[in-house]
Amino acid sequence: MPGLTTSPPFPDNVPTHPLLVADYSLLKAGDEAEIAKLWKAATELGFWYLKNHGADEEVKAMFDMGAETMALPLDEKMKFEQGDEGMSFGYKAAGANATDEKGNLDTVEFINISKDDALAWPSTVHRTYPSTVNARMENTIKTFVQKSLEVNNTLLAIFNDMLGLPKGTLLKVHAREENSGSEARCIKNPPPTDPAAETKAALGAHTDFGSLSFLHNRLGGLQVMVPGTEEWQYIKPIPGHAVCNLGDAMAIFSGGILRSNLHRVVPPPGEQRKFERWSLVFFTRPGNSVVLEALTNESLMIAEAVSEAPDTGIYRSGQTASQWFARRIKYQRIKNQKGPETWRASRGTEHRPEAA
Ligand SMILES: O=C(O)CCC(=O)C(=O)O
Ligand SMILES: [Fe+2]
Repeated sequence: MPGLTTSPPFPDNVPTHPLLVADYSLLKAGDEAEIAKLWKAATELGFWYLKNHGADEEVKAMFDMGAETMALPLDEKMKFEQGDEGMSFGYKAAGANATDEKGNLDTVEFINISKDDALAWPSTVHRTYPSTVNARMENTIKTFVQKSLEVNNTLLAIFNDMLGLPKGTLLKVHAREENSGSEARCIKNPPPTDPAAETKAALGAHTDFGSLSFLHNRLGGLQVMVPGTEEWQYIKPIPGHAVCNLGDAMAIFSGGILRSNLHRVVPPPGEQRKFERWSLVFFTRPGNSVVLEALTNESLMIAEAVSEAPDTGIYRSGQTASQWFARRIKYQRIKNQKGPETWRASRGTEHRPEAA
């Protein structure tokens, strides 16, 4: 399907940000040089490519699930809409979220499937889903969730050790058994109707809400704000390479040592813009009851980082993961927008001075 291949090619005349490439098979084997590379990427940008992750087949099946779901009539999809109260699971229609404080609308539609619902299937933990999701819950979605958890948990264990945390600390705050906001998301963005909409956000600038995102895309459009600048640069999709990034929770747990970088989605560049853009993410998020605060009592390195931080408020958020997450979702809904304060209420760690 166009938009699910890398053709037409990503143009070579747009500003593109290079990412370090980490090899999952080497990371898993404990290769020190590879771990050092991952650490550099995680602390300097918070984004990296991950190759040899072994999830290509699961990713392909998930894109099929996404295509089947988005092809349903809108009124059918709307029966499973996420609503305005801060729940993420379910369907989000295009234009349901603001992309900025002026209230410009997003153009992406997506389906979010909870890790808890997928693993408990056929029981329901949080909510029900469209028939196209149910039909693939056992053989496609559960498998993708399990594979993604395996990859993300391997990365979490590495960060755990590098941060000087006692063994198992990060895995404990992301326990598979605890209900959480962890979810799989398949996103569709239609080709822009307005040719001038080159940099109009399809999905507004944000930091990810949770801990680790495992992203798969085919066409360009994802951009990062280059640290220390106000400049947006594309991340070029590379076949077989996932894009991984850290979210707010890991920035907070680590006292800012790990970076949760601003990013957004704009229409694909060059010839690619004529096609639908599809992407797929698995978000690992902390257990619902986990309080988002720097793990200063567990790691000297983190305690030192916080003691040197210019603004430490964010490292004592006082919010549980479920509160943090619901707040961010709720206040980006267009129905809840009352002005720039609402938009600001939806923000995460991007307000840290060093992340501006
Ligand atoms: O579609 C993409 O490439 C990125 C999506 C994203 O940033 C998100 O869903 O949080
Ligand atoms: Fe994101």
